[in-house]
Amino acid sequence: MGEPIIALENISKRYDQHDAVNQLSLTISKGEIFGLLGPNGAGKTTTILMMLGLSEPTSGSVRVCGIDSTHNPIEVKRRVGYLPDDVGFYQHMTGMENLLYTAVLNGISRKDAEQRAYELLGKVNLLEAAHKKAGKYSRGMRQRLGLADVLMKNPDVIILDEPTLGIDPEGVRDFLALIKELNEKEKLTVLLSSHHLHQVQQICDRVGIFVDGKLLALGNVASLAKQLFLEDTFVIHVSASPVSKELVDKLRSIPAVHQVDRVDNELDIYCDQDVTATISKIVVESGSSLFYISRKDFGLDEIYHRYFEGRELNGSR
Ligand SMILES: Nc1ncnc2c1ncn2[C@@H]1O[C@H](COP(=O)(O)OP(=O)(O)OP(=O)(O)O)[C@@H](O)[C@H]1O
Repeated sequence: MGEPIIALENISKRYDQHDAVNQLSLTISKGEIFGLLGPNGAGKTTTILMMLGLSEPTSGSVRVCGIDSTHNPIEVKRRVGYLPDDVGFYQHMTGMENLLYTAVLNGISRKDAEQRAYELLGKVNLLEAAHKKAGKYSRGMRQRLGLADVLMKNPDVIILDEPTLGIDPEGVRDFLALIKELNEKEKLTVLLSSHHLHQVQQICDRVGIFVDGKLLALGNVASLAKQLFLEDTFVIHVSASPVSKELVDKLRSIPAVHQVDRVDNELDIYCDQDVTATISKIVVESGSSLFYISRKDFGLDEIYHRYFEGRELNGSR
């Protein structure tokens, strides 16, 4: 893993009798896009506020860019761009004027600010609307302006809290592509909080699943599938004819196979390795015609749902 840019060590946040965040440890590396994923009330915003030094942990330590957020929030604020789920812009000012205002607050000279604002408005595809009042922007445009706004101070890391909330599908696609591009071209580290699994899956290098203030699983999508599904990381779907009992028994005897579900001539084969080639060989050698074979990888959506099904069944995982 690369140089850590966000390091949380055993942080907790207690409100009255309730732990909003409970003993969370997490390291995010420079250049990563990390997705903090969890249902409403999981503690994502509380965690972000502690990273920014806007909320003090009840215990534990938070370092961002090597700086202690609790003791030095102003220095952290200089290095981190934070986009809350709904950015407040001055409605009567244009997009450009809003960016220039942010520049003044960050001590950037007028000349540098104008150049940077134009450059960023171009990047977020708002040049045409640069002189339109922010109050007339759509939500997607406001979020893109928000992104330009957090980039004005040239941060090392950006933290986006539910950035795609209320944006139409095309706007979401553009926004995510923009984040990915900024990450790749400008080596920007990104922390993204969301409860939209498929969006997180599209762009994040690693994901943390967060529930009731605790990090339940951490890794890239493939490793999460392994952690959460334990054995059955792959499902191979087969359509063949005829499907005899002998054929099903042969497939069941492949060491990597844990389960074979059959409906007529369709089979779902659950296994811990990709044994597509072995399965096709057995089907063909048994004299059956193989119509179709495909491997299904688990997406984050399925990982999440199956995990929560498991939680309900097991009670206290
Ligand atoms: N200032 C506060 N005082 C008391 N309880 C709070 C406060 N802020 C948050 N909480 C509680 O802490 C828990 C975590 O809230 P948080 O906003 O961090 O969750 P979240 O994962 O960001 O959810 P959402 O996506 O709905 O914003 C919730 O139970 C919430 O009610």
